[in-house]
Amino acid sequence: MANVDETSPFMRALRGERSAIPPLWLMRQAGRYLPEYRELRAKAGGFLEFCYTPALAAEATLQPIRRFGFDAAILFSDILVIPDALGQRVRFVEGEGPRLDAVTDPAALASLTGDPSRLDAVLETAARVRGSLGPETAVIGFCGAPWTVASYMIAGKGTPDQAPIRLTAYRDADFLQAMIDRVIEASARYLVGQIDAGVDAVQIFESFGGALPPALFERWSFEPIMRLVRHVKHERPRARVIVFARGVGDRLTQFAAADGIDAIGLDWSIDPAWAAETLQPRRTVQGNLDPLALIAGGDALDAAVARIRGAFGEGPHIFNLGHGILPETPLAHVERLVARVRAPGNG
Ligand SMILES: Cc1c2[nH]c(c1CCC(=O)O)Cc1[nH]c(c(CCC(=O)O)c1C)Cc1[nH]c(c(CCC(=O)O)c1C)Cc1[nH]c(c(C)c1CCC(=O)O)C2
Repeated sequence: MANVDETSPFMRALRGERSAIPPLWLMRQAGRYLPEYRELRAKAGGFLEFCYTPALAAEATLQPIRRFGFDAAILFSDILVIPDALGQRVRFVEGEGPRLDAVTDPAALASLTGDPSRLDAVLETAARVRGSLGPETAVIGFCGAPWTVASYMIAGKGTPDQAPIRLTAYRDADFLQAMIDRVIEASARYLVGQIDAGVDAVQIFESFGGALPPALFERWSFEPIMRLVRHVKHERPRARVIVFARGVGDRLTQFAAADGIDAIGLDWSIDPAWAAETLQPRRTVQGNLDPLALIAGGDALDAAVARIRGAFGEGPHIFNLGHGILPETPLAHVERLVARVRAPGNG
């Protein structure tokens, strides 16, 4: 296994050190905007089978590194492998997204008899990827935050404003707590497994934290994430943890003040000047180019990159998008982004 170089820009950033050129990776960098991904995907059968076939998943993980030389590779998997491992039926319907057999009451939750060994294939992928990459490239593992994962478990699909889980939080908090507890336990074991298999950092995706009213945020987003972080740090104190909580606005200050989180992911709605002043003095920041600026390209892209580099240039920063890259993104624009981020000065 070629261990990561602890002095690489990505690992240094996670320790709170600034680099003249920020390290760079893109959320959802393995995916449909890459022709080589679409070719591999066509051979793979179902999406979960793809995630659970280490040779194919490792190849998908490595594709964007070969093409763009990003500073980190994110494991090819999905946040919904956790419900799958808990025993809930999960499938991905072409053109529609994920579909699960919704779990809406305590009896259905109790009847889930999971098989955590389903995730062994993902851990095998992590080990293969770490073994295939040189020390200059870090490997990032991940899972969904408990609230985000539970929102899919309860609704059985993605929903515009997460109404089903929000309603559950009001009507049946005990049931939701029991579900969140199970997700935390499974996710913690999974992240520790990824770390033991060789990943250099883990990212927790809270895609739907922004749907929570302030009075519910602490209990259902912040505290479950912190329980997960504390569990991982207790078992593997040297693990590096990134939290990406989308749409939560100035509640990011809570994450920046919390022990155990090494970097704060910023979505594209966050003002870089605000984040540089408020968050970056305490924590490494990661982000936050609008994925649509990357689709637009040209001067709009250059200006957006320069603004982000300018705002975060004096402190620890990992350059990234403010949400996942979209399938229609032109490859030439990604090449331009890489050149701009790696140009001396502010690009
Ligand atoms: C909410 C969420 C999901 N998955 C994920 C999130 C959190 C981040 C976010 O907010 O976007 C995270 C995710 N999904 C995937 C990765 C792995 C690799 C990477 O980031 O490059 C990661 C980190 C692969 C994937 N996960 C999925 C694909 C596309 C499936 C395909 O190729 O057919 C990939 C590459 C499928 C997926 N998975 C999910 C949805 C809603 C969908 C369907 C919509 C879509 O296609 O983008 C759930």
